[in-house]
Amino acid sequence: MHVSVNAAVSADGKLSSRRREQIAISGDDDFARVDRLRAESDAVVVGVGTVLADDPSLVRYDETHRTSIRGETASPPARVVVDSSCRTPTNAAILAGDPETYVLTSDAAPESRLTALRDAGATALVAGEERVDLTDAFAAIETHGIERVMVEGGGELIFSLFKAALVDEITVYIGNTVIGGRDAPTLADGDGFVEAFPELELTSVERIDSGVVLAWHVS
Ligand SMILES: NC(=O)C1=CN([C@@H]2O[C@H](COP(=O)(O)OP(=O)(O)OC[C@H]3O[C@@H](n4cnc5c(N)ncnc54)[C@H](O)[C@@H]3O)[C@@H](O)[C@H]2O)C=CC1
Ligand SMILES: Nc1nc(O)c(N)c(N[C@@H]2O[C@H](COP(=O)(O)O)[C@@H](O)[C@H]2O)n1
Repeated sequence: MHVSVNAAVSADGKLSSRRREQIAISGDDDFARVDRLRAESDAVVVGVGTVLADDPSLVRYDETHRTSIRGETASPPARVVVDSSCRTPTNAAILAGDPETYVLTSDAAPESRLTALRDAGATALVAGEERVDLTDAFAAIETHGIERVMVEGGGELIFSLFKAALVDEITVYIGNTVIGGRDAPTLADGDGFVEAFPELELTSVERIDSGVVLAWHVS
């Protein structure tokens, strides 16, 4: 499995404000870049915190780019939510219509919620006791043909992926705004590292819109 993370942050490293509402940090050219990244992926992944905050549909991607690299019959990238207790609302945009949506959940999910999400059309896969075991869960979606995933956030999920040493590359759009706030989500939240910090190798720097996109390989 190849895992790439992409997110947009303010100049001070925030994904959003302390209200955790979606904020347009990047612009049209960067969203077009994100659509191309989605097109290169078998699935786009978000945490349930992002679903509850932003209600993303994750259906937009660059179809021309996808067919040019994957062929005319390439199917659209699937959608994946990491959701320990199945808090995804059954009317969430991420469950609506096509393509397929996977909910990666844990033993902590109430049976009734698991059933409700399956009835709403999701493919729910259980891995982990209290929280989703990301290594096992990603291995499970790999058996469904998902080999390249793009993770769009949020900060809790991104930190856990680094902690599990699952991230291969990361691209970050840094916008021309300051959001601030000690409780505002950052690119990598969770408990944070105190030693053995993941090291990144810078692979490109590009000006887009009124900001810059940095790309790194994870060493
Ligand atoms: N600027 C950007 O590019 C983006 C910004 N955001 C922002 O990020 C915020 C949401 O981020 P977060 O609250 O950090 O939520 P998140 O989207 O990272 O989801 C975290 C949740 O996932 C579940 N989970 C299950 N297993 C887990 C595991 N092993 N590790 C981590 N989480 C696990 C837990 O319920 C946890 O609370 C919102 O304010 C949203 O607007 C989200 C995506 C992109
Ligand atoms: N790349 C990027 N730039 C921003 O400025 C953003 N606010 C975000 N947010 C994330 O984009 C996703 C939107 O999904 P759909 O438009 O519904 O497909 C979602 O994951 C947001 O949190 N991204």
